[in-house]
Formats: sequence, structure tokens, C-alpha cells
Amino acid sequence: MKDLAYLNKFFYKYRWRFIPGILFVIISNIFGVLPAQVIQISFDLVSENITVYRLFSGFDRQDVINEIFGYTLMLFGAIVLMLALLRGIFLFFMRQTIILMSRHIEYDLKNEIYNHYQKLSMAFYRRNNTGDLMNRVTEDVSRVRMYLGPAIMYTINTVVLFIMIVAFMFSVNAKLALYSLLPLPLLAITIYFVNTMINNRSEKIQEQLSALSNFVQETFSGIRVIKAYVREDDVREKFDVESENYKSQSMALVQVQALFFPLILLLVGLSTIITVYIGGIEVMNGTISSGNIAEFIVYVNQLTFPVMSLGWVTSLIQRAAASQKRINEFLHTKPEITSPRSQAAAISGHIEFKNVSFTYPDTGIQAIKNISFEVKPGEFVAIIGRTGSGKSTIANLLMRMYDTDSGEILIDGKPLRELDLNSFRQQIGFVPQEVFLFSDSIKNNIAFGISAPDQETIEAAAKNAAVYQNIVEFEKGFETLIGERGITLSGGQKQRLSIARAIIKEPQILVFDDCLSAVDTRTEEQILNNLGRVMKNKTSILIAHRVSTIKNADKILVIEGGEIMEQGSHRSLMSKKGIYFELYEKQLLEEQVV
Ligand SMILES: Nc1ncnc2c1ncn2[C@@H]1O[C@H](COP(=O)(O)OP(=O)(O)OP(=O)(O)O)[C@@H](O)[C@H]1O
Repeated sequence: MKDLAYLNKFFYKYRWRFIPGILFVIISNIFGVLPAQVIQISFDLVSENITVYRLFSGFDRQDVINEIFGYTLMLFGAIVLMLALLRGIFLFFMRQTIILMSRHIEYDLKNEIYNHYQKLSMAFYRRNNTGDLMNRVTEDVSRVRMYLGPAIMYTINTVVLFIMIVAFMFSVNAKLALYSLLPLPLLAITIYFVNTMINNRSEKIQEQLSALSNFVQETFSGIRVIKAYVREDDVREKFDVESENYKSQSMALVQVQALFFPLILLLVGLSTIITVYIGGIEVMNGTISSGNIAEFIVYVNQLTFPVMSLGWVTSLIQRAAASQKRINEFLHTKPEITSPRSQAAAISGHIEFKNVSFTYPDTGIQAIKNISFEVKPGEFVAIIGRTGSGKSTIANLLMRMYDTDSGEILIDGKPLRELDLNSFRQQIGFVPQEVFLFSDSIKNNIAFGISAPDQETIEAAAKNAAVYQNIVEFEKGFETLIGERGITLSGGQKQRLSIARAIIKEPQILVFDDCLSAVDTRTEEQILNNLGRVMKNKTSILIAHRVSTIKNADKILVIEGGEIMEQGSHRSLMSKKGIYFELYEKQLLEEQVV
């Protein structure tokens, strides 16, 4: 429950909806309870009038009495209708204030979580899977809203109504009140247990449903592999099993749900019978009128729904507390990478790694060991090495996706940690190893990193990334949609689009993480030539596997096991006849064989 206290700030924020909301609940309940008393009066009136009517049997006056009696009953009917109408109006206001407040808080909370997500670092995203992150913003927030809206509304409603009705009941007859109320606690407890069972089973169904949809989604994504390996039957069998599971869980829920309403009706019926029985005895004793029995029956029926909602509300609050606990866990996660309060400044592109070591926090793999190197502004530096040697990690550290464990990264002589992060990242063009393009038009994908793109700049970037010709050949050119709703691009086309996305920023530092691997050597040469022009006097860092890609670099770093084994120009490394020389010879041989 203490987790829900986090939401109190929202109650304060929306107090001018919340406080009137509570008032409307109280007023609507007054109009809800009064009809029972009107019914009691009219009931007694009916029995009195019948006696009077009989007394005047055979007299002319009997018709007059009949007429007056009819008018009076009509009047009472109209009063009950009026009260119902007034109650309805205030119920409308109650929903307009409290439920509306809950929707506003839901919106605020979703935004708060989403904004917090944006601040969290890569390490957080590696620790938590996407499904979990999604659930916090969708499922969990919805559950919390059920507490903020319906649960609070029904709790206030139940408390107010209960106090009013119980007070009225006891003022009429304490004994009858006690007997009539007797089955109600039983009703609340039963509803609580049945409801918890329904919730547990619904939750299992939800889990099974998401397992089922994950399975289906994966089979659709991997349909090419499934068909190529002729595993359709196998996949169908697995689907059958998952589907069967879902069915049996749904059946289990239906069973409990089927029990729900008959049980309620039984308990309410029991209350009514007790009221009539004990009330009858009291009428015979002369302590109450027969109209009071009618009044009590209305009260008992009016209490049924609030008492039922007590059980329902309890489980709603429990679920909301569990959800808010999960949300709080995320909201209280401090971003590991924070930007200091420093001025945004233009960088010249001087990079220095000084004895940098880094271990990935989630796996404990030491990817970088005591690395030192320097890149001067305007230089073209290449990094080469076996897979898993730590090349991408250098790029990640430079982008400050992670902070170093020891050592320092200096940009223009200043520690990277002291630079304004947004301004620094804005001046870097980064092309990651795993290309990611949004399900949007080609144009918007290229212009992703800039605020006011114009067609000319987009086309120039596409030309420099040697992808322009491919784009204009598509029917809709730059407006072509890619991703799920659009066309599928080839691996090389995707890589070149993400290169265009980096180049369009006119960055001071360009970082290419092995993003020419799916491009043929001729196109690669073309891109590198264009880069030479675009990146003149700007710093470029290029991670590659092919020696041919990096031959012209000012400096080449050869990485192995997270350490720099050799560094220098192509010529100096060749004359050294070390690892680089060996790599070159091997690749040359492979090319000749091909
Ligand atoms: N996000 C991560 N979390 C945990 N460990 C990681 C992560 N990324 C890489 N590693 C590990 O760190 C080591 C270095 O990986 P890195 O990606 O830097 O190598 P690489 O030289 O770029 O390899 P490749 O050429 O295959 O891309 C590897 O052992 C890898 O398993």
C-alpha cells in the first residue's frame, strides 16, 4: 500500500476535481437513499387509505377519497422520479470529476514513465526486456488508474451510502436492521475470494495470451527460415499446444465467472427473506409499520452493489499496489549516465583515450583493457581486429553509452564526463553495427537527426552514401515507406541509408561501426571517396574487418582481446610484419581464391 502513496501528489494536483467529486458522491447518495423513505410513506398511506375507503363503503364520499388517494400516489411517484433524476445528474458529475481525474493522472503517469525511460542508459535497457518496459507504461498504468478512478469512487460511495443507510435502518428498528445486514459481510467476503480467483485466472490467461502472440509473431518474422527448413508441421504442433493451454485456462475462468452472479443473487435473496420474516414479526408486534418492510427491502437492495464493490475494490487496490511497486522500481532507477550542467560547446574533434578499461556490467565481460590512443582533429583513424575483440565497445564508450571503469576519454582535452551530453552527441555522426531504421519514409529516416530537413540536403546525403540511385528507382522515391508497412531493403541499402542519416548531420566526428560489411568493394570505395570530401578537416573513426577498407587511414589501431596490439599507418604496420601484416596477407589470399 505504501507504494500507492507515490500517487498522492497527483491527488493534490487535481484537488479541484477530487474534492467536488467527493461532494457529488455524497449528494448523489442522499438522493439515492431518500426514495426508500418516500416508498415507506406511500406504502403506509396505501394501507391507511384502503381502511378509510372501506369505511365509506356505500357513501358518495368513497369516490372522492378514491380520487384524492390516486392523486397522492401520483405525487409520490413523481417525487421518486425526481429524486432518481437528481441522483442521476449528480452521478454524472461524480464520474465527470473523479473518473476524469483518473484519466488525467493516467496520462501524466504514462508521460512521467516514458520521459524517465528516455533518460535511462544503455545498461538499463540491457537489463530489462522490451516486454517489461512496455508493460509498465500500458498494463501497469491501467491497473493503477483503476485504483485512482473506480476504486476510490466506489470506496467513497460505499462508505457514504453505508453510513446513511445503516443510520436510517437503526433509527427505524435496531433488531430488523441487524438481521437485514447479517448476510452482507458474508457477501463481501465471498465476492472478495471469487474476485481474487477471477483475477488470478485472468492473469494466467493474459500471460498465456502474450506467450501465444509472441510465438505467432516470431513464426511470422522467421517464416522464411521455417519454410526453408520445412518446419511448418512442427510449428503448427507447437501452436496447438500453446492454443490448447490458452483454451483450458479460459475455461477455468468461465467456471468461476459462472458462479459469480448466482452466488450474489442467493445472498441478496437471503437478506430479503430475513427482512420480510423479521419485519413481519415486528409489524405484528406493532413496533414498525408494513411500509418499513418495503423501505428495508429497498435499503438492502441498495446496499448490495456497494458491498459487492467492496470485495472488488479490495482486489483492485491490491493489483494497483503491485503495479505501482513495479512502476516505482523503474521511476526510482537513477540514470547511470548523466549530463553535467555545462554549456553546450562546439568541439574540434580531438579525441584521446587514456588508459581506458571497461567491463560490461550485465555480463561481467572485460571488453577493453587499458587502452590509450589519440585522434587529432581532421584525422581518419581505423580500428581493425577479430570479432569480439572490443571494437564496438570503443565506439560505445566514445558515444558515452557507457562510462569507463577506469582511465579517461578526453575530447578537446576535456573529460567526456564533463561535457554537455546532448550537445556532444549532436556533433557526432554514429552509424551502429546493427542497422536500425524506423517504419517510416526513406526521407524521414535519413533526416532523423536534424530538425529542419530540406529535400536538397537529404538528396546530397543520399548521394554521398551512394544510395541515391537505389532510392530514385523506387516508385515513390524518397517517400517510399520502409519496414513493416513498406518495402524491404537489402542489407547493403539499409547500411547506406544509415550512413546517409549520419552524414546529413555534418558531424564534427564520424563513427562508422563496421557498417560497410554488406556493401560491395566498388560502392565502398565510392562512399569512402565521398567521405574524404565531406569529412575534410573533420575526424572520422572507422571500424572495419576488411583491410582494403582502411588502407588509406591516417592511423590504424589493431585490437585483440580488448587491447591495442599495434598502431600506425598501413605502410608502417606492413613493414612491422606483425598481426596486421598477417591479416592483410590472409585477406589478400582469400580475395585471390575468390
Ligand atoms: N552490450 C553488451 N553487454 C555485455 N557484453 C557485451 C556487450 N556488447 C559486447 N559485449 C561483449 O564484449 C566483448 C567485446 O565486444 P565488441 O562488440 O566490442 O566486439 P567487436 O570487436 O566489435 O566484435 P565484432 O567485430 O563481432 O562486432 C565481447 O566478448 C562481447 O560478448
